[in-house]
Amino acid sequence: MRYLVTASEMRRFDENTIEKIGIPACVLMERAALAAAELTEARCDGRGGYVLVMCGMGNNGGDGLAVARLLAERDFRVEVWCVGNREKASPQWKQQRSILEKYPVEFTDKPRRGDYGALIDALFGVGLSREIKHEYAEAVMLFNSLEGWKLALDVPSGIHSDTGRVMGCAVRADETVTFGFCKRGLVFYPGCEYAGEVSTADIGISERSFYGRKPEMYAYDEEAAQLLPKRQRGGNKGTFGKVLLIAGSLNMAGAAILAARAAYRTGAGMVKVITCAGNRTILQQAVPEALLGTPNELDRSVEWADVIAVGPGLGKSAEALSCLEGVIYGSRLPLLADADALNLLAEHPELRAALAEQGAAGRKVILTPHVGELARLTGQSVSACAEELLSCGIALASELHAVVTAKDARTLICGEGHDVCVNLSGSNGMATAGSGDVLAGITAALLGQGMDAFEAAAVGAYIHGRAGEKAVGKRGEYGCMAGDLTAQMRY
Ligand SMILES: NC(=O)C1=CN([C@@H]2O[C@H](COP(=O)(O)OP(=O)(O)OC[C@H]3O[C@@H](n4cnc5c(N)ncnc54)[C@H](O)[C@@H]3O)[C@@H](O)[C@H]2O)[C@@H](O)CC1
Ligand SMILES: Nc1ncnc2c1ncn2[C@@H]1O[C@H](COP(=O)(O)OP(=O)(O)O)[C@@H](O)[C@H]1O
Ligand SMILES: [K+]
Repeated sequence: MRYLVTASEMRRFDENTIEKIGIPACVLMERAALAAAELTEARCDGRGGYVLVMCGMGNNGGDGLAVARLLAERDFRVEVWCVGNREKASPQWKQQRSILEKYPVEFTDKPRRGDYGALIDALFGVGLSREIKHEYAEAVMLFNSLEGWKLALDVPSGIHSDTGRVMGCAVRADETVTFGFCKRGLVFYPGCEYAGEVSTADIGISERSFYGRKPEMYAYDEEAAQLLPKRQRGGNKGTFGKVLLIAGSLNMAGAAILAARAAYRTGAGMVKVITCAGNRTILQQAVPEALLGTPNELDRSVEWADVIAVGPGLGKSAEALSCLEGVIYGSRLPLLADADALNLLAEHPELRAALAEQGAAGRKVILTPHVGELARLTGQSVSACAEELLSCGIALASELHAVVTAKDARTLICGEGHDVCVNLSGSNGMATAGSGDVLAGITAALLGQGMDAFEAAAVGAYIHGRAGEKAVGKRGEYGCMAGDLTAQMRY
């Protein structure tokens, strides 16, 4: 697990480190600069060669000045290009600038060479507060146009460190070395594409600097198998969860098949699929391990189950609605609602209110909307939901007292009063019909094995992405189909 921080969280941790722990700011800056200088030396294949350092007037620029000094000490020929009004420079910048006077570096008002071995971007870090314009925009454009390996310090200049948005224009780096903790903007699109490969340098700001207030967002990065519920050696199929899947209308059997397979491949002991009578033969052939039932057996099946997943390929027929009503009014089992169950919830405020009441009373509920479904549920436009996935996900989770898996290239798991988990696994090869059905099956199986709703949603998204990466490894981004995901699930 690793934390992802905002600029204001990072500022708080900086301040705690400096003021409460007592490590001077210049020590932090020196360690940041040392990490960047070492990376530059490693990438430039030894010492020597020309390096350009583009510095702004804040502490990010101060880092750049310190890197220039360290590289000059290592025999690099360093050109320092300062952009901005020096009267507004930060105190640490001024201190670094005066130290640098004593070193053999060249100060320039414009880069003059065409053969830099390395170009270091220290224009703006977490202090970027508005769109980049005028001389700064020109500097970013010129920097991007130069040939050579590019390293961004802390954040590529122009990328919003909380959201990953481009603030007018931004540096395109080959690598970013970020200080202390990874900034959120380095994992969200498009920031992650501008950042290149990201490494996090330890500069002396650690969990000790939290002083009781840890960052609100985290991501998993461990082996998927380590996150799965412990499997009891003496368990039987009843121990590992009975998943009731209500899915697949006529001509939509595939969604039920994918979700059922995914649930079995995530360790579910038994999976029963309630689907329309017309899907019976195909389901029996495709997933012979699954039990089958029709909507008129819903009540008995609910009594049998440990967890319910409703929605994949369900459609919005009267029968679909009555199934959804059945699992809301007729049960308090852990419930996952996906796809058409979400569309029905968006159209039926009374069902939504009932679910909210149950969520408040402690029922485990997970909703897994993609951006389109989230837009229907929140009454916002699709583009507004895509832009504001985090706030939309949190708002829905709070309204329904539920866990919301807001699906996108960077899926967010939001829970009421919870930290937010962002999923970093996966690939664009998963942007193909049916991968959401696989996620529903995975997450329901984890719920059935007793996981807490938030954990099931977060771990589910993560192992789903890992399966996607493996499937893409085998079939390529273009060739990957949702069925390849279930084929690659092996823990
Ligand atoms: N304070 C600390 O303890 C540490 C800070 N460090 C570095 O300090 C950085 C943060 O420093 P600062 O808070 O000084 O912020 P920055 O250096 O990121 O930038 C702030 C400066 O840029 C100006 N600015 C912001 N947006 C602008 C825009 N669009 N156009 C023109 N000017 C703009 C601000 O007015 C301010 O002068 C971090 O990213 C990191 O690189 C590191 O040295 C590690 C330790
Ligand atoms: N570019 C991407 N990178 C990583 N994951 C992705 C990407 N595009 C889609 N996904 C994942 O694929 C799944 C698609 O789900 P969904 O849109 O519900 O598909 P469907 O309804 O067709 O089953 C989601 O879990 C989403 O996070
Ligand atoms: K930068």
